[in-house]
Amino acid sequence: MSEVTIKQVRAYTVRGGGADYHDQAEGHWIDSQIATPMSKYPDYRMTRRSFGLNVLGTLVVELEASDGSVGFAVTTGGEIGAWIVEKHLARFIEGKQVTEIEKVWDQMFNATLYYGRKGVVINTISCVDLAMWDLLGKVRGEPVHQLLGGPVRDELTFYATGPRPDLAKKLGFIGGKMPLVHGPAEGEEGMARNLSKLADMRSAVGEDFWLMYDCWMSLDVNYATRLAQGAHEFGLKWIEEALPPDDYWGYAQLKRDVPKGMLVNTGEHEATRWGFRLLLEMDCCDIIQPDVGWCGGITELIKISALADAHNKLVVPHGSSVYSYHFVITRHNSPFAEFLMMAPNADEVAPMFNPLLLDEPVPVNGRMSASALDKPGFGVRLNPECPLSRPYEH
Ligand SMILES: C[C@H](O)[C@H](O)CC(=O)C(=O)O
Ligand SMILES: [Mg+2]
Repeated sequence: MSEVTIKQVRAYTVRGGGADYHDQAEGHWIDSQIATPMSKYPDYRMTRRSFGLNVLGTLVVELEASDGSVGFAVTTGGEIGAWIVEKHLARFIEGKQVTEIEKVWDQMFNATLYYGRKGVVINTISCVDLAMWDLLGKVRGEPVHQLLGGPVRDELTFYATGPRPDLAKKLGFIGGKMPLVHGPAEGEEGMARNLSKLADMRSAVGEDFWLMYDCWMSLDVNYATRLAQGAHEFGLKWIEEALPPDDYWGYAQLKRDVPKGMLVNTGEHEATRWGFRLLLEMDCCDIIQPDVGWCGGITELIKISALADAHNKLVVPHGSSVYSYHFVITRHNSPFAEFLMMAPNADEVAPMFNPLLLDEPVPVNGRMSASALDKPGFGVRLNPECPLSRPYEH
């Protein structure tokens, strides 16, 4: 098995679908009015596509091994990611043994330090890394969670992200995280609307159901603190990504100033052990939320998670479907998982990466048994009906 090497890496782009902001069709809730750092510009307030949320599109990395096995992964990165893989990273991947994941990661990261570290470069490195874990699982005939040490519980439990926590409750989820709609530029009227939406949702779901607000980097410390204080009486469980990711000092202050018992969570736009070290050492939050397709892949998430554990913090990865499920089920400090409601009206459970992936497991009644993940690699296939394009063949 250790003789099996990577023969070829191929990087593709594909349009349409994909979780979170790959490229959703018009009218999807995820592209309705959501508070963002661009909401201060009325021209870019009503949809996230208006300021280009979908411009990157999806990157697909495929690895073919000398024994004929094929591993793959998808993330946000599109053409830029495809260029980086084919023109730069391929040299560190092809010819390596399928087990040399740590070495390939280190070479990719260090060779791109002069233009990388974060953003689309680390998304791309994440995608190659996930494809390597998928390939290793396929070569060995084992699911990725077994390669990571095996499940520590029999099932995953999920909260749902979307505008309808009331429906999420009926579908069996343990909580619902709504996107915040109005940012600071909409003043006190916007604040009142944000609070009244939460109040309405609290009446709809009753007392014990978790309700959270995802603020997608849109607030400042003052607004976020006032929102948290106003939301306390409606039992807001956590306030998420309230500030821009670089404002570690603001997060530390917010965490000190929110009402006792309310959690401050963040990290989906943070990357690598060094970025998370800042969040942890500066005591910026209660739960870190790395996205495994953006933070450096599984190889880096292992390190981030160990660091969080040593700081007594939980790790609840952002979205990302099977790529995070295989990790979460193996970690004691990841007690539940996120499910992004990708049905356009958030009224039913739809596979997160639909239509790109086949065999993608989804929670039933808010839960997923470990056995649903018992297929080699990440257990998913690329849908042959989604046309791939390979713009930069090397
Ligand atoms: C809806 C949110 O603003 C975002 O697109 C998803 C997200 O941040 C999350 O799932 O967390
Ligand atoms: Mg979020």
